[in-house]
Amino acid sequence: MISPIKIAVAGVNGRMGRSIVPLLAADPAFVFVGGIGREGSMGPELIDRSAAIAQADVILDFTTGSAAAELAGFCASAGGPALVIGATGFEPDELERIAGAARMIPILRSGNFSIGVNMLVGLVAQAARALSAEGWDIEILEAHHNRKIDAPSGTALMLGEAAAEGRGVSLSSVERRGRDGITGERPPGEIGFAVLRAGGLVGEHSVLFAAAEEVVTLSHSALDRGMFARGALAAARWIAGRAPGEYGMRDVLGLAAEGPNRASEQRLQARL
Ligand SMILES: NC(=O)C1=CN([C@@H]2O[C@H](COP(=O)(O)OP(=O)(O)OC[C@H]3O[C@@H](n4cnc5c(N)ncnc54)[C@H](OP(=O)(O)O)[C@@H]3O)[C@@H](O)[C@H]2O)C=CC1
Ligand SMILES: O=C(O)C1=N[C@H](C(=O)O)C[C@H](O)C1
Repeated sequence: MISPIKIAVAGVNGRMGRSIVPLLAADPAFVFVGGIGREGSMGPELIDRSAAIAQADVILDFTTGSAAAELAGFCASAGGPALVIGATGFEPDELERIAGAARMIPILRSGNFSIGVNMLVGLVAQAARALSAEGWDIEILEAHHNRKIDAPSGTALMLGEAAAEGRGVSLSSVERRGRDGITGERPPGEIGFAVLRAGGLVGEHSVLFAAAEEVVTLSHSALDRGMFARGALAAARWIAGRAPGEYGMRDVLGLAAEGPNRASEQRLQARL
């Protein structure tokens, strides 16, 4: 008999943490060893971070970019466990720390664990490749609930990376994060981001390819965050026992070898 995978959840008191714990309890493939919270936070499931690192095979992180980067460092120093990072909102130095930790332990990081978004990434790259920057403007719109603290969303950045990859440019050289005031005309080739925060929206993403006389829109709507939780558990099952390295959800879904190609996938992951 295969032994169950021991899972700890960082951010256990949050929206995603609360979605994951019941799924773990209901699945005999997993044992929930406890949750990691912010220092001083209370809750029946909370255990000490070092106890979680010692006991778990895989830690699922749904905290913040900075907390996830810190946890990656602690896990790497201990030589394990594997880490699945769902948190978003990273500074560049935090991504570098995670890449460093992934030389010691397996780390899977994705700004979105849904099947639909990870498939959409490939479609966006394909459309951006086919529709040239001279005639087609790319704009990325995202809308989330009013408790979200980072913007643009990790998913919007994934989609931006895919579009930039399709165009053969780096996202940082063409991105426009919001507009205000006398902005001037839109330069060709720009990839724009627009952000809404309202009510209880789970997650809406659209990529517009707009020409003078027609518009193509590729979009995804998340209807329930349980779908992200199930994706994170699929990622945990996939990463348990893997070699050290940085992986993404497209590896889990078998999409990493398709467009965008493996090299662009790595660049894409570096932005989430
Ligand atoms: N990849 C994906 O598919 C998805 C990713 N996300 C991302 O996951 C993250 C969490 O989202 P959500 O659950 O909605 O957010 P919440 O704010 O509801 O939860 C975050 C939790 O992390 C805890 N936390 C914050 N800092 C630390 C720390 N330093 N150490 C330990 N715990 C900490 C918070 O503690 P406290 O309760 O004390 O504040 C809180 O319980 C976000 O970055 C979000 O963008 C969300 C959905 C899907
Ligand atoms: O904070 C959220 O809620 C979500 N965050 C992720 C992101 O930043 O893209 C994924 C999903 O859109 C929900």
